[in-house]
Amino acid sequence: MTRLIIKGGTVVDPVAGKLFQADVTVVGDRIAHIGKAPADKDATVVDARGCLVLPGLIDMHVHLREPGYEYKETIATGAAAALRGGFAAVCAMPNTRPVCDSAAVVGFVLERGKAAGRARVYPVGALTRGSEGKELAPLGEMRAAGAVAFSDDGRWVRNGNLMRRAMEYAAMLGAPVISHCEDPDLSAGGVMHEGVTASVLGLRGMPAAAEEVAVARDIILAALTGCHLHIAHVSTAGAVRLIREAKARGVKVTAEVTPHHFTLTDEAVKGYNTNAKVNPPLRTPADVAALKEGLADGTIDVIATDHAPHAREEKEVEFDAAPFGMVGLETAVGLTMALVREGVLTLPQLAAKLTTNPARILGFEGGLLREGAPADITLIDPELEETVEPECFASKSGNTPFAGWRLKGLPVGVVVGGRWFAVRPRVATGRRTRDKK
Ligand SMILES: NC(=O)N[C@@H](CC(=O)O)C(=O)O
Ligand SMILES: [Zn+2]
Ligand SMILES: [Zn+2]
Repeated sequence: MTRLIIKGGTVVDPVAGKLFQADVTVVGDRIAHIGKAPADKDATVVDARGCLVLPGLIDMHVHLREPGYEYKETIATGAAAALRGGFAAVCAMPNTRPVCDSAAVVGFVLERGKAAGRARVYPVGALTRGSEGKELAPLGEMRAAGAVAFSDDGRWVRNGNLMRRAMEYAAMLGAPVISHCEDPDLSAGGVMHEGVTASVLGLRGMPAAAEEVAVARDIILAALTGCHLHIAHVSTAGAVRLIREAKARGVKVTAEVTPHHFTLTDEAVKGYNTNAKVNPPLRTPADVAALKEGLADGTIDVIATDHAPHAREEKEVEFDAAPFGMVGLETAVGLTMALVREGVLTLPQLAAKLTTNPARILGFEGGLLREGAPADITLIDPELEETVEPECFASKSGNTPFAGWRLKGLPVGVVVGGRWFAVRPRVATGRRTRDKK
């Protein structure tokens, strides 16, 4: 069996909440040993001095666009973008064409993910047929085919009774329901956060209340059904408060926040920047502060990118006509490492939100560096800096508001099931680095 030694790095343990120096030895697709590695001249050795060694990062919210929108992204390019971003695994949302609402599409996504041979790809099945919110999708057959969660992401299930039934069914299947919390009546016609900046720009707003009303209903239904509810892309202070209260009452609710929502405010839209058009919209400084508080105190369990690739032609239109969404896989680690330097998160907390917590929510074996665990590992160089150049992305799309930003703390390599992928040379550069084909 192949042997790989990650040598001389600083292991970040999200469970024990500590850092320690150790080599990590991988045999085949499992972690064989953590501690000083004996000399082994047949093993592949990765020099990890100066690097942080984390469990393989998991992004539980991405849009890979295949089947149906391969001009924006494919499962292969998305899985390559994931690796370049430091992720060993991603969960693909079902808003493809056709929607992932059957065992056949679930099977297709799994197969394409395996064929790509990069980051692991896990399918999320739709809650309702075609995500149209009219009738339940066949959750049981999708679960059996390998769906790890259910969601109509992109839309909220407006019919409360249908959502109740979907949650009862998902609870029976032991799968979480991921909710895109947005009351479409309250946000109708809006293209950015409702507030001063929208007024100045003359753009139609989406009020924080559109998100909070939806979060409140779904928490009430989670309490009623006992279903594990996971709130996608939380963006408002009020939503954080509702989730904190629900957790205190023992409701089975977890939540995620994206790097763009904890980094930017609605002012990023100024100049009618369509790359800052996203749903939910970028909010106010007070909301950003509340998201950071939620991350720090554990209300927000997960950092997920909501990687939403769109083609250049689609974004190079009038603001009102542009689609919502931005890519996130290749900027997430750099933006999240800034939270550690800011004192918002410790490194073990960062690791928990990018590995252990998503793994626990999804029932994965990963998310831990333990002898015997699957060999999914991410190496981050906390000193490495790079300027964001969308032309260098492995993703097919470059719709990011972070172009030109200088990021510090970047992934240099990822191990997926025992296979090593170098994703960046360890010198500062903005040039493209390709992982081996
Ligand atoms: N986040 C977005 O603005 N867009 C997502 C849909 C979604 O996550 O709601 C997309 O699929 O493009
Ligand atoms: Zn969404
Ligand atoms: Zn999404």
